[in-house]
Amino acid sequence: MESRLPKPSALKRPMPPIKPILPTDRIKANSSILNATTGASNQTLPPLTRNLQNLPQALARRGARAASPEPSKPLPSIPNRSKLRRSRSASDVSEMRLNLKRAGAPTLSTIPTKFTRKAAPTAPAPGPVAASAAARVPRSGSVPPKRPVTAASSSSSSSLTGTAARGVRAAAQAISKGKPVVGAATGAGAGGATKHIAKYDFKARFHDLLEKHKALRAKMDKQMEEMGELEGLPMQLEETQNKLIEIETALKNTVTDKECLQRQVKQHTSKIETITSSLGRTKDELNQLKTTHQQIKSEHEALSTEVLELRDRNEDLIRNNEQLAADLAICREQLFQSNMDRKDLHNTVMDLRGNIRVFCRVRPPLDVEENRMVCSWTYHDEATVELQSIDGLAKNKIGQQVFTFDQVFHPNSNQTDIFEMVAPLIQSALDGYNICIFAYGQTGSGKTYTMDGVADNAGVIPRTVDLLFDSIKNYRNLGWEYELTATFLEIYNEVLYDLLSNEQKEMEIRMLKDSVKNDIYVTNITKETVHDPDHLRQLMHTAKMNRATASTVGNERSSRSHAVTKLELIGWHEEKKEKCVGSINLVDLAGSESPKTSTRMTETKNINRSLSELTNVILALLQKQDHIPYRNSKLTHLLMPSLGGNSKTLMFINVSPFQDCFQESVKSLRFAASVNSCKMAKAKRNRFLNNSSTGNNSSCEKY
Ligand SMILES: Nc1ncnc2c1ncn2[C@@H]1O[C@H](COP(=O)(O)OP(=O)(O)OP(=O)(O)O)[C@@H](O)[C@H]1O
Repeated sequence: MESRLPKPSALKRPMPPIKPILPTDRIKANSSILNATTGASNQTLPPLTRNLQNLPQALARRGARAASPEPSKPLPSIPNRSKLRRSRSASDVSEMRLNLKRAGAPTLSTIPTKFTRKAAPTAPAPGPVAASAAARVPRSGSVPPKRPVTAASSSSSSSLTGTAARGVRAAAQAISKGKPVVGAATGAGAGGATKHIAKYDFKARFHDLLEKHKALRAKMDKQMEEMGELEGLPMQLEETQNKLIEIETALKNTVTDKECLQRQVKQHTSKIETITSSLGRTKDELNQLKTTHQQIKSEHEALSTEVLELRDRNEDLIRNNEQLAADLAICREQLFQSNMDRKDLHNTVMDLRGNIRVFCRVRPPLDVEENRMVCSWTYHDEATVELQSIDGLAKNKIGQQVFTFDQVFHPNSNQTDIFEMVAPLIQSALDGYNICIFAYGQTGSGKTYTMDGVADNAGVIPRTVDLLFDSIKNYRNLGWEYELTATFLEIYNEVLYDLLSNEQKEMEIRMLKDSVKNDIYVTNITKETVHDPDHLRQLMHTAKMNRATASTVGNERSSRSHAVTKLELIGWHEEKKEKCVGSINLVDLAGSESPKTSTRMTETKNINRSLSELTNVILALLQKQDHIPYRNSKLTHLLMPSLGGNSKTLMFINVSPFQDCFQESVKSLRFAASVNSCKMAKAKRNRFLNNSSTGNNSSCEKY
């Protein structure tokens, strides 16, 4: 009895749709599939014996089967099919048993001999086993073979399943028809002990056959059950194949994902390498920075130690500094007092030398004057000079002339020698005295040279400027601050002119109100505050350019006016609240000229008159007259504060060495000698203390 169920391999089953899986989905899908197939379901798949390389061919075969014209039959579910298979096998067996019962097997009667002989040749032989069984049944009623051959012993278990069943069925049919079933029993006999049964012992032979039948039936049942189990394998195989396809798809996706991940891994590896190298460099930099930090730290520690030492030292220095500051204050006080004492002593010396001092300077003949006759000059000492005319008549008339002054400078004396003797007076101006330095003499005798000098050989005025600024700087260390102002004017034909301005303006000499010291000022004059020597030199140059000059017999560029340079010095000591006001009048007088040789009589008259008035004032001071005729000329009026009382005066008597200037030279020298003998009252210093004069000779005050 064969199963009519279609073979599992012949079933056309619908293929599950294969949807495209995105790389991002694959990982999830694969993991879920893998979980479903391995972990989640805990199913152990049968080992895959198929090579994955054969998957396309397998899929092609499946497609071919699906496309075959054989109609697909509905496939029951596997459990039901197994049940059906197994129930159908059981029913077959029960049917066989029923048939056997109907055939009256239990009540088998003795089989007639002829039945056996007749049945054998007519028995159909549906299969090879049955044929074999039939072959073992005696065909012609002859004696059966002594040793029956068992079909089961020579056939495989798989082939026996169908043939044994068919043999059993044939035997059962033969038995039911009363035919002998020895061949069948022999073919189905599986190892039973072969008894020697007598040929005539049909009963024994029947029982033997029954036993063999029972054994064969049991074996058949067992094999039928095994076959039923085996019939489920194709379905299981197909499911496994489907799962395998899914797994292969998943595997493909996994491979793709793996490649993608490998690329990502490569990229990440490359990034990691880059980051690693960068990390290496950063580590190197970090190490360098650590080294630098360590160095800086050590330096910082060293510096901290040094700072601590310096702090200690600083504290010591502060203490020392405080001590020194106290000492310095004492020293400053002592220095201030010493300086004041020095000033007093200095000015005492100046006073002892005389408030009016006369220096005589004889200029040398110039290269262009080598043909001019020179008088006989004899310098007995630094202060005495003897002049002798080389003209015998004049010699007899005037005689030998010996003059004594504070200082006599012979023609070889230079500008530096001159200024050495002038400098102490300049110092007195800083101490609060009024100073007047003027040059008196015949035209061409060297007055301008002495006062201004020439470009490469500066005279008294520029050297005074340099000395003043040097002294101001030194006085600043003693706490004194000075302000220096300058005015430049000329008196020409008894008219005042501002040498720092070209404007035509009225200039008058006025007395200061409430002044008891004969202080005067000039209206509309340009007064410049000077901060450095160069500024003052520039102003001097401007004044020189504006001064009136003309040609005379004695000088091609004769100064035909009196030039007065006035420097005012205002000093104050902040700490001591002291203020000193001094002034320096530097006067380059116009040259005296004989009216006989003058071509500009009015000019010469005015010059000579003003010089005469100057002589009168000085002589009045000498004779201590009550009335000093300061106002008789602009010159004396202007020099009034500097020509008496609170003043120190220095007069240069410049003389020419020539014989033709002998008369004028003697005249100037006589006037100078008379002035030198004039004893003025002691000069008073401009010192202000607490707005009240503290002494008769003080011209500095507290402010
Ligand atoms: N000591 C000297 N050494 C060299 N040259 C001198 C000296 N004194 C004057 N001179 C020169 O003599 C000339 C006349 O001098 P300076 O102009 O100074 O005379 P002055 O008295 O000012 O004349 P004036 O009154 O006419 O202006 C100038 O060329 C000057 O350089």
